[in-house]
Amino acid sequence: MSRKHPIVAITGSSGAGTSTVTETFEQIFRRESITSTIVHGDSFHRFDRFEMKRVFNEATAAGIAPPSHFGPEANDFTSLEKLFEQYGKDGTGRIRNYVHDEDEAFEFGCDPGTFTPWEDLEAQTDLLYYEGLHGAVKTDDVDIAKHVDLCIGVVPIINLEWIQKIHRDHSKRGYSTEDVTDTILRRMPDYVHYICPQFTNTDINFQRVPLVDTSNPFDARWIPTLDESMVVIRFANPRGIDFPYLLSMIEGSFMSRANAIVVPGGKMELSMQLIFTPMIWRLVENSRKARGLTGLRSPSIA
Ligand SMILES: Nc1ncnc2c1ncn2[C@@H]1O[C@H](COP(=O)(O)OP(=O)(O)OP(=O)(O)O)[C@@H](O)[C@H]1O
Ligand SMILES: O=C(CO)[C@H](O)[C@H](O)COP(=O)(O)O
Repeated sequence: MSRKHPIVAITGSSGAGTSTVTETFEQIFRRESITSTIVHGDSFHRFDRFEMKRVFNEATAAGIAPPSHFGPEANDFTSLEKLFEQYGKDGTGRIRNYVHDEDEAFEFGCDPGTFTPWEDLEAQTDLLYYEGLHGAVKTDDVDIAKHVDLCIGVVPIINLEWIQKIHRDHSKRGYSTEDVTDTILRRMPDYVHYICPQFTNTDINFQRVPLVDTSNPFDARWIPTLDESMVVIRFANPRGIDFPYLLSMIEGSFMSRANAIVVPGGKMELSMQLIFTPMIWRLVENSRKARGLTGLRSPSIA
């Protein structure tokens, strides 16, 4: 945790919707004139796609379980923790990107399945924003969660998560449903041991729950829409959360527990704006003061 150089992490499984939530944060940053550095979790994969295939084939030939992108063998947790530690200390660090598809290849000028070169972070941003698989991981060797000032879990119920992953990997990344199903099965032990435990380390979880039948996610023809779902928003520490304000602003919302509010799917983005804007505003205001800079103007939503 760092008053001077705060870190916001959005963590969720593959296909959960962390990239989609990032668009909401980008709007908040733009509207409030906040400068941020975005770190994509995939850039801390240990291998590029070709090396990963080689490691996978070697393990399979040797009769041992191959590493998965959910676990520590295929991700450099130590370097991710070092980046968070370094940024928290002095606002510096180095980042790169993992190129998934042709669109990103065009954007970054590198082939799909490879990494862009490591680069220094832009100097003096207001915060570091992490989006990816491992923003709240704790193991015997690393504690990534402890460096994060605001940690958010994006966790659709599992059938919906799989539907989202299958559709995205098929339409954007060119994988068949069978390929994605194999990947889901292969990653399951690491899903249970490294992805799920994070959601007890987060400050807020957003869990989208479909209201339509998703019994067979491997044969779903489309992703349930926002209007066909509700979102459970759970606060680890509800003290200081203005629930009466949220309930009055978000039509159709209700409390399901003392620390959980349920909102209609179509209100998910509004809920995020209402909840996060004052939190981000406070983090940045404190950071600017600690760095001897002028504060922000009053938040647009308080
Ligand atoms: N709230 C939502 N409503 C409907 N569709 C959604 C929602 N959130 C995400 N999706 C869809 O789910 C798919 C996966 O979302 P997204 O790319 O944001 O996942 P991700 O968590 O960033 O995945 P990865 O880490 O593997 O890149 C996309 O097709 C996206 O449009
Ligand atoms: O979902 C993922 C991580 O969030 C991807 O599976 C991972 O980044 C590897 O990508 P690819 O299989 O396209 O090389």
